[in-house]
Amino acid sequence: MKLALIGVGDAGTRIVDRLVAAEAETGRWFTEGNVLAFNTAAHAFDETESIPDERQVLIGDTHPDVTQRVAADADDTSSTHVDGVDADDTEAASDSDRDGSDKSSTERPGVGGDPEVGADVATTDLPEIRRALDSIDETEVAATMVVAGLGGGTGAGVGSVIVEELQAVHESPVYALGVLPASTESDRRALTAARGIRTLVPLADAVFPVDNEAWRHGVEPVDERYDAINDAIATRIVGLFGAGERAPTSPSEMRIDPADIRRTLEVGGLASIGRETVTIETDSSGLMARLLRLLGLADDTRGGQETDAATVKRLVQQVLNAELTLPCDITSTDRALLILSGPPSAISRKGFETGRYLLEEETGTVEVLAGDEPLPDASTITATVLFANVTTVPRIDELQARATAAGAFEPSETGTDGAEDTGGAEDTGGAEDTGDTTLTDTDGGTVDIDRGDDDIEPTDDGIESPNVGGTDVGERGTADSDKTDPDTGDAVAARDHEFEFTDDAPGEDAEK
Ligand SMILES: Nc1nc2c(ncn2[C@@H]2O[C@H](COP(=O)(O)OP(=O)(O)OP(=O)(O)O)[C@@H](O)[C@H]2O)c(=O)[nH]1
Repeated sequence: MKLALIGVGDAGTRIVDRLVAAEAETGRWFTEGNVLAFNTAAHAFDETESIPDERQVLIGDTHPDVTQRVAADADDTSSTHVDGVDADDTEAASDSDRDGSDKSSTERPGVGGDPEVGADVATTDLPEIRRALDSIDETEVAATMVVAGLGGGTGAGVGSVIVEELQAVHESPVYALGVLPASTESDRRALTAARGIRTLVPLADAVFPVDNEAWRHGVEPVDERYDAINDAIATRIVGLFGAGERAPTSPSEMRIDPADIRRTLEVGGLASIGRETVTIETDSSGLMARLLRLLGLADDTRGGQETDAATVKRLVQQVLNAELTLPCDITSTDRALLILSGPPSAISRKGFETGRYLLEEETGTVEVLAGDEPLPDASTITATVLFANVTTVPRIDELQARATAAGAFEPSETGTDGAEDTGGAEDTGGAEDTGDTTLTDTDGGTVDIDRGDDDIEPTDDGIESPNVGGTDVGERGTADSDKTDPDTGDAVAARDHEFEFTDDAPGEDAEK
């Protein structure tokens, strides 16, 4: 499936850079050069190797709250303030930069971790952002993915504005990939990410959170694991979206149809990806062995070796037990997609159906689509599984609970599934506790992440705004714009993007 990639902030820039490199390494050309990176600080651009320079857009360089340099003697004049959270007090003590040295947030280049400043920068620089977005050729791609660290001021603040902007002008789906901060990162990062998720779920067509906490494998500081995590992300995203994009070298009647990826993600909400690989016996992958098996003349046990079906079943079982990009209860998924990549000689129709059946059984959903990616010379089979609209996600409950404990949300507004859950059986006022992860907006309404729920309905003139995450997504189709809504022809307004923290947002206690 052709996919435009837009990295935002440091994490977004690094991950998109890795994705573009992986595209070239694997020959799965799925972006067609439709790649951009936006940042409020230039330093992450210095690290890029694969995103062309002209595709890296620095914004906010004239904004009064943006620091472009890392100054050892930075004074308080550049500090920002969010409802009781002094930027000086925020992520500095627990977040370290990639060189391992701690820096105060006033010394951090960019928006200093403040999503309100990020959103303000993006709104101010919207004309420049729109010019850059115009370089994405929507006729060449089937969807666009915005990639960002949701705990970042730039990632969450600028990222949400860009997703919203794309939704206004693109007819094709807009997905978001958002990195969740590790538990060792500051409360500020957790708050920003909790808000960011609540903003993106109703805004994007599907959100792929990637959990730095799970993927850091206990390593501290988490930035020592960035490269490994980014590799894991790239392998899974390229394995999913790039699967049908290699020049066909071998025919297959079961070949993955890019439309199936889009169809699987149509249910919206949160998506997670699992992936596992097994090495296969090369001596059984010959044309003759394949022919004999197809004709039913081969010994099904192949001299003691596993059958295709048994291998695929074992592989899919491994995926079900493997680390997912977003750890979740897979039985809460709405739809799943299985992609088998490997030599056609090793993936029989029976194997294929066995894998699909196992997924149906284990997820409890009948909506399992499947396809293969024929790789005639491969000596491995890889199973990539997409779980769409997963609704039981402990890690997101934890983030919401941490944000609530830190005072960002009113406890009475929470509907998370964890210890802080006030919506349980005893709660007469809350929604029925279904065990699902539920996000709560600042007005006290619930935003169930199950997009099958009626809480969030796309409307004729765009996306209904439940004002989640404090981001005022406003209404589409109002004045003040040089863009028009492709559906209605109305002008699309430049909207305000406000990250509102409640009065009792954390002060100095925010520091972890
Ligand atoms: N997996 C991964 N996570 C990252 C990477 N870089 C940053 N992060 C995480 O992403 C979140 C946001 O960090 P940044 O991307 O540095 O922040 P930003 O969006 O540039 O915005 P600022 O807060 O203004 O620096 C944090 O939770 C980081 O731990 C990366 O390369 N890989």
